[in-house]
Formats: sequence, structure tokens, C-alpha cells
Amino acid sequence: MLIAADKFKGSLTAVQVAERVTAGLRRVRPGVEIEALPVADGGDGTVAAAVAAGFERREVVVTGPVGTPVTAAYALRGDTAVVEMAEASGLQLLPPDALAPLTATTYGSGELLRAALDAGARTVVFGVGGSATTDGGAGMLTALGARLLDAAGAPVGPGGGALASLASADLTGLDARFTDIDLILASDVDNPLTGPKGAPAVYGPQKGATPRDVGTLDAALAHYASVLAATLGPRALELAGRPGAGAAGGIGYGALVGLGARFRPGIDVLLEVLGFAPALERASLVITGEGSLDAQTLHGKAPAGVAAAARAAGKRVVAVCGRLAIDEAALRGAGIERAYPLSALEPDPARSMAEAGPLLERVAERVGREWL
Ligand SMILES: Nc1ncnc2c1ncn2[C@@H]1O[C@H](COP(=O)(O)OP(=O)(O)O)[C@@H](O)[C@H]1O
Ligand SMILES: O=C(O)[C@@H](CO)OP(=O)(O)O
Repeated sequence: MLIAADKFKGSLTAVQVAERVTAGLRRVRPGVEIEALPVADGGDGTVAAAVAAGFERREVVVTGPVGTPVTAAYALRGDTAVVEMAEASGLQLLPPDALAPLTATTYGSGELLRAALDAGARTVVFGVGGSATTDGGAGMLTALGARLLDAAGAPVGPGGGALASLASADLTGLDARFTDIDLILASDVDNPLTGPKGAPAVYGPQKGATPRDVGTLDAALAHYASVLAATLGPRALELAGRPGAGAAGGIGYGALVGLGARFRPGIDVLLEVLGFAPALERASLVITGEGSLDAQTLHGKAPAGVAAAARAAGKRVVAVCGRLAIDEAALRGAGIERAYPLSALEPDPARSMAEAGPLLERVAERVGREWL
């Protein structure tokens, strides 16, 4: 039996989820063989999942989302690196009362990518999601050698808001190593850069953007793409509409337009990197899950990716979660036979978050009794 669940954001890491489920299962089925493969979809927790799968954890101090230095980790195995933008530019790095929707920068993500290349990485899985930023990857490109200038020839300030004053872009100084390596944009979402399904409209509010900020950011990012198109040609505009361009505040776009990245759904990439297929072969039942099983889950989040792969291999799949916000038919459509939410044991969300570990063990006992 294989545990392949994502984190319960805000209460348990993916590694902790695997530990608690294991403990609960062991209590009711002591002899059962259990394999744990914590998973991630490119967003926060991606490096931790890679490290749990045997990658080496490397740390580097980079510029955080509001300029304060942060210690960020990436993961390395051979010449493959897993770089998680949220480690450098993630929402969890800012206190909830100090979000910076207009000024948060991805500069540190550029520094983190550079550190991975300096360490010898030739294949870089660039996990994006869980960001504090909406700067279209402008900070990242600047850290890697691009020059983004205003009408007076001065560098534009940090963050998506300042892109409104962008007048010219020179990408000729970009780190040339990106032309030689394989950069995979492992994205947790497939949104375009701008518009009603774009990064500011869909993910800006969770980063503190007011409706007015969303409008400002959307216009600034559209302007950014048109200035890049003046330099790089119409492809720069076309890329803005591509799936994943709007991931992590548009860092997807920056990686596509400036660094030659290729988009892939993050969970698919991570399942490969983490060695899911061989683990799946050894299992008959798969337990997946995440904090909130909801409509977003079906849009390529980790449990949907796990379930699709498991079902294709003829394995049964059940899920554990903090809260369950989709109906049974939708679950089954995603290949999950049954979901077990903590909320069934503890309806109060605050208590369910605080007591997540012991609750999950009890839920796992039930899964063990019913499925093993
Ligand atoms: N222990 C818990 N009990 C109830 N709900 C939880 C618990 N842990 C996380 N959640 C819910 O899951 C949400 C996070 O969703 P999750 O699927 O983990 O991340 P994301 O959707 O960002 O990938 C939290 O905001 C909360 O609503
Ligand atoms: O960083 C973001 O803008 C979003 C989408 O990539 O992340 P999450 O799915 O974690 O909210």
C-alpha cells in the first residue's frame, strides 16, 4: 500500500501526513506493508518532497519577496535540481498582515536558479506556485541579467505594480547557461498571464490585492508583455496566453519568455522525479490527499495527478483531507473512490487545523479497517 499525499497547507507537511497515516494504519493493520512517497505539485513543499525522495538539500541566502534576505533551499541529485520558487518568493515568507501585492518581487527566485546552475545542474525542475508575487517574473529575470528600464533609463522598481512604468527591456545580458540546460516549468496551475483567468484576477486577492490592485497589476503585466514583444517579437505576446504563464504571479511567463522553459503540469513532473511509477507497481491501494479536496483539486492538483496515474495502472485510490468540498460523483470522476475528511471527526476548522496530526491518525485507522 502506497501513501502519496500532498501537504495539508497550514497544518501538516506532506512528510507529516505520510507519518500520521502510517501510524494510524499500523495501529489497526500492524503487518501491512506501507510505502510513503510524499508528493507535491510544484508549489510550496516541492523541495521537501524531493528531499524525502533522496535528493540532497542545499541552502542559499537570497532576496526575499519584500527585500529582506531569506534562507532558501533547493534540492539536487546528480545534475538534476528541483528549484521551488516559493522557497525564495513564497507567500508563507510574509506575515499575513504584511502582504505586498504590488511590490513583492521574484528577484530571489532568480538568485536561487543561479545557485542551482552554479552547483552544476543541467536539468532544472522549476516548481512554481504558492507565491507572494505578481511581477511576471520580472524580478527573476533582472537577477539573472535582464535590464528592465523606465523612460528615464533607470531600472524599474520591484514588483508587478512598477511594470506600468516599463519603457524598454534588454534581455541580451541574461545568464547564457539557460540556452544549454533543460528548464522545466513545473506549474501547479494552467492560467494565462492576464485577463479574467489571469494571475492577478485569480491569485492576486490571496496575496492581498484589492480589486483595484488587481486592475493595476493586470494592466501592468499586459504592458510588460507588450514591451517584451517590442524587443523579442510577437512570440512574447503569444507566450502570455499559454497555460502556466500565469502561474505564481506570472513567473511562469518570465520563465517561458526569457529562460526557454517548457511548461508541464507540476504533479506529472514531480511524480516522475520522485519515482512514483515503480512505487505504484508495488502497491495495490494508494492513499492520496491534500488539505482541501475541492474544485481546484480536479484542475491538476496533486491528488488528481496521483489518482489519474494510479487508475491508469489499475490501482484503487482513496483520499484523506482536511476539508472535502466536492461531491462523490466528481471525486469518482477524478479516480478517487472515497475521501475521508478530518472535518467528519472535528467540524470546527480551527480545532481541526490545530489537532490535525492526531485526527489524521484516527482517520487512517478507519481507512485501514475499511480498505486493508
Ligand atoms: N487540518 C485541517 N483541517 C481542516 N481543513 C484543513 C486542514 N489543513 C488544511 N485545511 C484546509 O486546506 C486548505 C489548504 O488547502 P491545500 O489543498 O492544502 O493547499 P492548496 O489548495 O493551496 O494546494 C486550508 O486553507 C484549509 O482550508
Ligand atoms: O502562486 C500562485 O499565484 C498560485 C498559482 O500558481 O499558487 P497556489 O496555487 O499555491 O495558490
